[in-house]
Amino acid sequence: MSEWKFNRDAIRAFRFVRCGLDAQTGVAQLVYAFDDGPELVETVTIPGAPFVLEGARAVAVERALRLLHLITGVSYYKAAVPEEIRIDSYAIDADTAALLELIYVNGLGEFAYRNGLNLHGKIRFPVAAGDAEGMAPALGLREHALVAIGGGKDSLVSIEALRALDIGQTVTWIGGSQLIRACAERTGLPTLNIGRALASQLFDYNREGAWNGHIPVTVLNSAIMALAALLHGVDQVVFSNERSASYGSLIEGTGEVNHQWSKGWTCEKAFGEYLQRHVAADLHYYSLLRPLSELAVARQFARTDHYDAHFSSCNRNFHILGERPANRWCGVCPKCHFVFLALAPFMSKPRLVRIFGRNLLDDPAQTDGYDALLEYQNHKPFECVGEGRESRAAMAALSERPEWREDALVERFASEIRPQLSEEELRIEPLLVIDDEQRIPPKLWERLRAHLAT
Ligand SMILES: CC(=O)N[C@H]1[C@@H](OP(=O)(O)OP(=O)(O)OC[C@H]2O[C@@H](n3ccc(=O)[nH]c3=O)[C@H](O)[C@@H]2O)O[C@H](CO)[C@@H](O)[C@@H]1O[C@H](C)C(=O)N[C@@H](C)C(=O)N[C@@H](CCC(=O)O)C(=O)O
Ligand SMILES: Nc1ncnc2c1ncn2[C@@H]1O[C@H](COP(=O)(O)OP(=O)(O)OP(=O)(O)O)[C@@H](O)[C@H]1O
Repeated sequence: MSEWKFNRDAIRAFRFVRCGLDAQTGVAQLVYAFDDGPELVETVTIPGAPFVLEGARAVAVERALRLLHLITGVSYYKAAVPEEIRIDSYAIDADTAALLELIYVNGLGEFAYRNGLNLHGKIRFPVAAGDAEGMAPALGLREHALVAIGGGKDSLVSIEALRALDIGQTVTWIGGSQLIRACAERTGLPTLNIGRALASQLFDYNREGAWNGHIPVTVLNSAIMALAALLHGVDQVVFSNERSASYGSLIEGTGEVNHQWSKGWTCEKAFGEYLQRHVAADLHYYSLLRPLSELAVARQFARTDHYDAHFSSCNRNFHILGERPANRWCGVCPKCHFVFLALAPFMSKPRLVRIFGRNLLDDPAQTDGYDALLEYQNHKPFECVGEGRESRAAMAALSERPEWREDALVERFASEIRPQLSEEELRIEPLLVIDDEQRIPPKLWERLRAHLAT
């Protein structure tokens, strides 16, 4: 092949070249290319091999593998955003194309906004006429949950809820994070660590001028977990995406841009329904925390101190490349700001300060960060943080507590920001209400609702 150089503006097509799974090793290869450039090979390694795959289960695994191939392509597609998308080795139907267009356009929403691109109407997956796959059958999967763990508070709340309800679970994570491993081991439950390696050329392309930005990583992890569930013959893939994740940042002149779109309800519903229609009728994908706001999750988390010395919600711990914070909490990013504020109404001040190693609410250098969370003179940050009204309600609650009200940022909220707000909207209780919009299996939901209400 002649020397091929990555040139974002000259690329015409993004190709889904092929995908394959070696049942003997559990290694899946997901292969892509731009035009006739080199193959970009991502690998996902699912422990537990060899897997015996026959009949309907083998068909379901192949469908889940293709879905993973199609979703994971987003990391590479975004590098050039070419006009054309091609699928070289299999065909997809209109339903699949619709799901992918939904995921690519919305999941790349922040990416597009930050790069000044408009992806609406531009992303078209080729539909092969007459290839409808038909409804997927039930596979007789074993009742057991693969629960995603991310090292932060949310998944730990789900894991403890499932434990309280006596649901069999395997704590599962993707990638090599030692922090996540420590939390997973701290649960004392069975664990599954899935390997993932991006094609190394992506990092070269980034240096050579590729478009870059956020991708919908949660739905990508969800597709990996769905494949793992089928290989292990279990019927549930459980995430911990809260209600608040469905709300984005309101940008003047642009509208809503949601950094965490693939954690939101629209994505959960579309992806979960697709799995049942096209992959396995008895594979249940759901978020256990969907009925809860971030504040309600924080309240649940505060019930036990078992993970205080292990967990972190700070995303700076999770870079593939580059530095990680020396402490588990960098203390200056939006997630640190928000989690500190969200936990403060529900745990003792000494405990919270011990977790973070400092009091973020008494540090005037964090003023701009907190203003953004409060949507005061700024928009909600592009991060996994709660709604502005949750931050305002938490701050209002703290400004009434003697142990918090004299801290610099609480005092500033009380004197400068609170007078401009309606008191009715500052109440925490309405934000703690358990919602009904969720797709938790009904027989679990009955018991879970009672557990969460206590
Ligand atoms: C750890 C982190 O926050 N990373 C985001 C960051 O990437 P950065 O370059 O600083 O570091 P790396 O994560 O090491 O990524 C290196 C490059 O690889 C690309 N990439 C990575 C993973 C992948 O699956 N596909 C990729 O293409 C990445 O773009 C880098 O070029 O900034 C990036 C640009 O904004 C973000 O895309 C990185 O986010 C990661 C994909 C990630 O895993 N982030 C989670 C911690 C995260 O943001 N979770 C969300 C969930 C919301 C959702 O599903 O959309 C959240 O907590 O809100
Ligand atoms: N590396 C990973 N492997 C598997 N699942 C992950 C991974 N990282 C995040 N997740 C899952 O993605 C979802 C969203 O992640 P998120 O960071 O919001 O959750 P968290 O880490 O549990 O809590 P927090 O919001 O406090 O960080 C959660 O269900 C989480 O378990």
